Amino acid sequence: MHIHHLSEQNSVLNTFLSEMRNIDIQKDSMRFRRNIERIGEILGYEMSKSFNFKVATIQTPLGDCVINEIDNNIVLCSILRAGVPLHNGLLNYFDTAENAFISAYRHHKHEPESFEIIVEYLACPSLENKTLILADPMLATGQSMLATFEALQPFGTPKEVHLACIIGAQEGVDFVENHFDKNTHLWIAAIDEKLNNKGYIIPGLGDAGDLAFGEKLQQ
Ligand SMILES: O=P(O)(O)OC[C@H]1O[C@H](OP(=O)(O)OP(=O)(O)O)[C@H](O)[C@@H]1O
Ligand SMILES: O=c1cc[nH]c(=O)[nH]1
Ligand SMILES: [Mg+2]
Repeated sequence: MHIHHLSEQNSVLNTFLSEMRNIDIQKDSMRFRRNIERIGEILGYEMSKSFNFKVATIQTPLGDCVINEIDNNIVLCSILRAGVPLHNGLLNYFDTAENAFISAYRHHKHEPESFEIIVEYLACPSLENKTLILADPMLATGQSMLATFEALQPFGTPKEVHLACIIGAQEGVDFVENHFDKNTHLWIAAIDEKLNNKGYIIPGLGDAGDLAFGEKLQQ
C-alpha cells in the first residue's frame, strides 16, 4: 500500500486538524463540517498528483494553449454519515466525478466494547476500470472501509483504489494495509497512536458523525 501521511509536512492542514480535535472548537458543528470539507479538498489536491494526465489543446481568447488534463474516470464513494462533508470537499475539486454512497455503521451489541459493521444502504454506478475513491474521515479498526469495499465488488473492478481519511489509528492503517491490494493508495492527514477498548481513536477527536450531525439514539 502507498501510504501518504500528509501532516508529516507542516502546512495549513495542521490548523484544520487542530480545530477538529480541539474540545472547545469542535462544538461548533458548522466549523467541524467545514474543516472536514477543507481537508477533503487538500486530500483531493494531493491525490490528483498521482493521477494520469493527457495532453489537450484548449483555446484561450488569444490563442491555443497546450495543457495536461486529468485522464481518470473518478467514482467518489463516501461512507455515511461522517463521510458526507469529506465527500463534498473531494467533489469540490473533482467536480465531474460520479458518486456512490454507502451506509456502514457500528452496531453495538450487548457489551459496549463489541460491535459489528452494518451495511444497509448502497447506491453506486459501474466501477469497471475506474478510479475509486473511498472517503471516510475516521479509520479506526479499518472494518468499515473493508466492509464497504467488499460490498462494492458486484459493481465492477476499479483500475485503481484510493482511500481518503482524516485521522487513522495505527491499527486501522495496518489493517487496511493487510487487506487491500498493494497498489492501493491511502491519503491520510494524521495517524494516531492507538484505539481505546470501545474502538475510538486515541487521541483522535471523538465521534466524527455526532460532531458533524448531532448525537443519534442507539438502535
Ligand atoms: O474503522 P472502523 O472501526 O470501522 O470505524 C470507523 C467508522 O466509524 C465512524 O462511523 P460511525 O460508525 O461512528 O457512523 P456515523 O458516521 O454515522 O457516526 C467513521 O466515520 C467510520 O465509518
Ligand atoms: O475515534 C473514532 C472511531 C470511530 N469513529 C469515530 O467517529 N471516531
Ligand atoms: Mg459515529
